[in-house]
Amino acid sequence: MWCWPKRIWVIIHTVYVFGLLDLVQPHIRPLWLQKLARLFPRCRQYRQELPAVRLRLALESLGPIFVKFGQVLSTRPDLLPADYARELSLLQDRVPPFDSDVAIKVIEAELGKPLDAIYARFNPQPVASASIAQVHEANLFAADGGVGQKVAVKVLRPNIAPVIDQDLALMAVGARWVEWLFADGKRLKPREVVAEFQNYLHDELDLMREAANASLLGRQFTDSSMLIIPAVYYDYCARRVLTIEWMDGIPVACLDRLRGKNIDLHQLARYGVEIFFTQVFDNGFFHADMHPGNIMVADDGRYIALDFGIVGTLTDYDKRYLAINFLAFFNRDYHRVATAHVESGWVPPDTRVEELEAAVRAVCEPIFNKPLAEISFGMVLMRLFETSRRFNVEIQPQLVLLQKTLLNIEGLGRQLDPELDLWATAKPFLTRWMHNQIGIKALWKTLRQEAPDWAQMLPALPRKLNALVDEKRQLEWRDAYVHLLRTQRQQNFWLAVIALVLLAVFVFK
Ligand SMILES: Nc1ncnc2c1ncn2[C@@H]1O[C@H](COP(=O)(O)OP(=O)(O)OP(=O)(O)O)[C@@H](O)[C@H]1O
Repeated sequence: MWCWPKRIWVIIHTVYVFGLLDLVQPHIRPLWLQKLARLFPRCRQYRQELPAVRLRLALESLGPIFVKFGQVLSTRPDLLPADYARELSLLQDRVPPFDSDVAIKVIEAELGKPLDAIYARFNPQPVASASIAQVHEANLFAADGGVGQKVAVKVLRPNIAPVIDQDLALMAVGARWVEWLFADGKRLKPREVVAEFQNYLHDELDLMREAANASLLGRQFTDSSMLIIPAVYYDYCARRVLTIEWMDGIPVACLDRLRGKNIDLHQLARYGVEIFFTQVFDNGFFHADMHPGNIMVADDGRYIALDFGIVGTLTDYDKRYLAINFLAFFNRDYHRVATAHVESGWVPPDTRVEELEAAVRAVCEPIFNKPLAEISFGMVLMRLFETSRRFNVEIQPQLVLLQKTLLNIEGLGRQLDPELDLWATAKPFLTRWMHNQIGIKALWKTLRQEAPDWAQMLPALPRKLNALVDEKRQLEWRDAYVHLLRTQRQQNFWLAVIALVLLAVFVFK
């Protein structure tokens, strides 16, 4: 607790040094406070930098948690102007490694054994270090006690939780201020954004989750000719330690090395798109941190995915409307895009379809002025989200993750093959998928999926129907009884009035 004032002071000082007050001051709602803010002294150090750059530099100087927050914000085009989102996406969270003795202590504490009883060999020099964890190279024991399977051991930074808790608590206070201080404060939903970030960070702090994500993806791509997922060694995993198969490959950004190995880059680019669409539409579960640092290529030309901390899941409902939107969009059927938005609940039900259709058309038509091969799916989705924003839409986090992943996949694909026609690669996939969803095959599949439940439900059906009828009858009787009571009370009232009138006539006659 004692370092809170220090941290608050560091934040205020950063706001001052990077001139962030200039960015927010015109948007302050209480006029007196806006005038007061104008009187504050200004630092000239970063004056020549663009505002978005100043924000990025400020977040970098505030440390890893703020850097991660900036990275998350960069994926919210529905909240931030495009130039800010672009700048924040440049945030890097490479930080110096922590002491390997500390890493070893964490491993031993988590797995309850001395290091040399866990790994046959352990390289104390980390291969990579980031804000939350660092990765070491090691070997498990072979069955005969010798040096066995090579593995990557990811270890969480020690004492990271209190640091995160402190920064998150300050962010939560900041979020309330933003809501109160700024005209646009409520629309930006700062409290929800911070709460979402909190969930995201806490997920990253549990490496067992990452292990589970890796094994699910691994099962979905068993024997795939396109993608390899490292195996997870659960006996050597815990909340703060992850042990997975070591992967040898060429980082996907090293094009010259890939060419040197005679890897077919065109095919690799197409694989990227197919893997993405398979994950999204067939599995409804996708790796959502597909930046080039997490992708390698094996000698046989297959992708290798790493880092499974962030994944997205989609419901059947989302998948269906996503496919409808893509297909309608590429057929320039904006009416269908608009109705799909209403049907899916992505916009409020009272939205005027014609208005939405016109807005979508205005945003999307310019995109079609480009050759089809240059159109970005990710941009299309981003534009659709931006349009939806004007119609009071709360964009769901899994769709934002999907859009960000799509942009990554496209960026990667076009880097590998500048001629890559994403639409030509994706359309057969989407059309086939839609066909499978609505055809007779889909009906048969649904019937087969539901059948076990029916077998359980059917024998009980007559009893349930009977109970329903009884319940309905009871309700009807109760209604009739209440009605009768009410009518009787009314009758009694009028009878009393008539009796009183008659009595009065009789008395005063
Ligand atoms: N299974 C593996 N085989 C080989 N190298 C690996 C493996 N897992 C991780 N690495 C190396 O460690 C680096 C960091 O791993 P990873 O991305 O999982 O960690 P991280 O802490 O989540 O980093 P970031 O948040 O920056 O993505 C990778 O870029 C890769 O170089």
